[in-house]
Amino acid sequence: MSETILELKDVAIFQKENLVLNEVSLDVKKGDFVYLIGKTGSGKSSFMKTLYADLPLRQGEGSIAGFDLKSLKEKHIPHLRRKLGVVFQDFKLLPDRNINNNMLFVLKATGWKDNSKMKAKIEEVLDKVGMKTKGFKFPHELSGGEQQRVAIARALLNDPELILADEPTGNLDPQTSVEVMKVLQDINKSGRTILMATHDYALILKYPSKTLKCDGGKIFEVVQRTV
Ligand SMILES: Nc1ncnc2c1ncn2[C@@H]1O[C@H](COP(=O)(O)OP(=O)(O)OP(=O)(O)O)[C@@H](O)[C@H]1O
Repeated sequence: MSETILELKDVAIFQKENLVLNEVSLDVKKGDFVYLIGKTGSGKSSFMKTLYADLPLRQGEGSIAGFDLKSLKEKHIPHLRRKLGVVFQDFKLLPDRNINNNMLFVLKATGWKDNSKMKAKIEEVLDKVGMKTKGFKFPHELSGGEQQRVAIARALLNDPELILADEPTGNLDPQTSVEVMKVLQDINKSGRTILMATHDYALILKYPSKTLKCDGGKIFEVVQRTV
C-alpha cells in the first residue's frame, strides 16, 4: 500500500470565529492527483491555507509531509513550506526582477548557498516547464500561461513532496489552462503528489482524477459523472 502524505481526521476549519468546514477527514497517498472543487466561498482556499499553515489547525488532527499541523510551531512553518510547493491563481511572481532572480530569491530564502548549484537547479526547473530560455525576462514580459509555468517551476525548487495548487488555471484561457494542466500532469507522473483546487470542470473531464467537493461546510469525495 502506498504511503500517506496528507491525513486529516475530524478537522474543523475556521476563518476568525466562523466555522467554514467541519468534520473533514481525508487521506491522500503519495503520487495521487486530487482535485478540490466547490462553489465560491465554500472554503477551498481556507482548506488549502490550513494545509500550508497559513491558517492554524485549531480542531481535529492533521499531518502533512511528516509535519503534525496541530502542534506545528511558528518557527517550523518555513520547514513545512519547503516540503510543499504552493501555486496560486495570481502567480505571485516578484515584478521587480527577472525570472532567474525570482528563482534565486526563493533558493536563498530557503537556505541555498552554492551559486553553481543554484544556477543548475534554476535551469532544471525552468526546463521542466518549458521555460528554460526565458529566465532573463521580467514577469510582465510573459503571458499569463508562461507566468504560471514559471510559478510552477518555482514551486519545484525544493523538490516538494506535495504540490498545493489553488486555482492555478483561474486566470488563464481554456487553451492555456490545458497547457498548464499538462505540466502539472507531467509533474504528477514523475511521482509528485498534487492537490489542486479548481472551478474548471472542463479540465476535470479531460483529466479525470479523484475529486473532493466542498459543499455545505463539509468535504466529500464525488464520483466523476456527478461533478
Ligand atoms: N480572512 C478572512 N476573514 C474572515 N472570513 C474569511 C476570510 N477569508 C475567507 N473568509 C470566509 O470564509 C469562507 C470561505 O472562503 P474561502 O476563500 O475559503 O472560499 P473559496 O471556496 O476558496 O472561495 P473562492 O472560490 O471564491 O476562492 C467565506 O465565507 C469567506 O467569506
